[in-house]
Amino acid sequence: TTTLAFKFNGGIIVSVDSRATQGNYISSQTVKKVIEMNPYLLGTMAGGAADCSYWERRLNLQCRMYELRNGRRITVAAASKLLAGTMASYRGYGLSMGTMITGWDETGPQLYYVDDDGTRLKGKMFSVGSGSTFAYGVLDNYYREDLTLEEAIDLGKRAIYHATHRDAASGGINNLYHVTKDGWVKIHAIDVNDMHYEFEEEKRNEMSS
Ligand SMILES: C#CCCCC(=O)N[C@@H](Cc1ccccc1)C(=O)N[C@@H](CC(C)C)B(O)O
Repeated sequence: TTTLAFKFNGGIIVSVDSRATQGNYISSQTVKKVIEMNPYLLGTMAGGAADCSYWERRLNLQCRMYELRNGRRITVAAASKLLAGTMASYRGYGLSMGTMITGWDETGPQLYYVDDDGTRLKGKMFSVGSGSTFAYGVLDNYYREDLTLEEAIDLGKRAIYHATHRDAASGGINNLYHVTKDGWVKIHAIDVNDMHYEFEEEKRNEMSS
């Protein structure tokens, strides 16, 4: 898996792959690694497929119950704290989860990293999963806070492409979301093989120009 998310002046970009593996076997190319918890809150998945889908769906339930009991949407900080608390209580049980909880609440755009030992970090950029080292190589090179929306989408797309090219456990489709004050919007779902040929063509054109 390769998942990433970063804040920029235009909001937050969330970009992930869709491959599931069991050793060398590719068990799926169509995993939805972004869970849409409400129109303003997204969660990403890396690690154990069952652990991520079970506990992030349970977090979704907890967030919905919070809304019904308190008459307002839960903050990103509180949602991520609920998940981190659950992970901490199961420390040592062998859960495998690397997630990001992100969205826009009354405090503005927020991004948290939460993993299976209960670590919870607030940040401007994270990449999580077996392909995250490759994605960071692209992100750290080209990230700027003042990226235009088009540039930010392109960066989120290319970082996943390069990671899926080198990491056998990443691949399939790149799902990319943009979070603004009005909530999240799904920007695209592009097969990384199609991206490969798009970028090869681009390089051929650049060489000839
Ligand atoms: C069925 C089955 C076996 C587990 C499938 C399964 O969880 N694969 C895992 C890799 C893994 C993890 C821990 C133990 C074994 C195998 C996987 O593909 N994770 C991806 C994300 C999830 C959400 C799809 B990614 O992190 O690579």
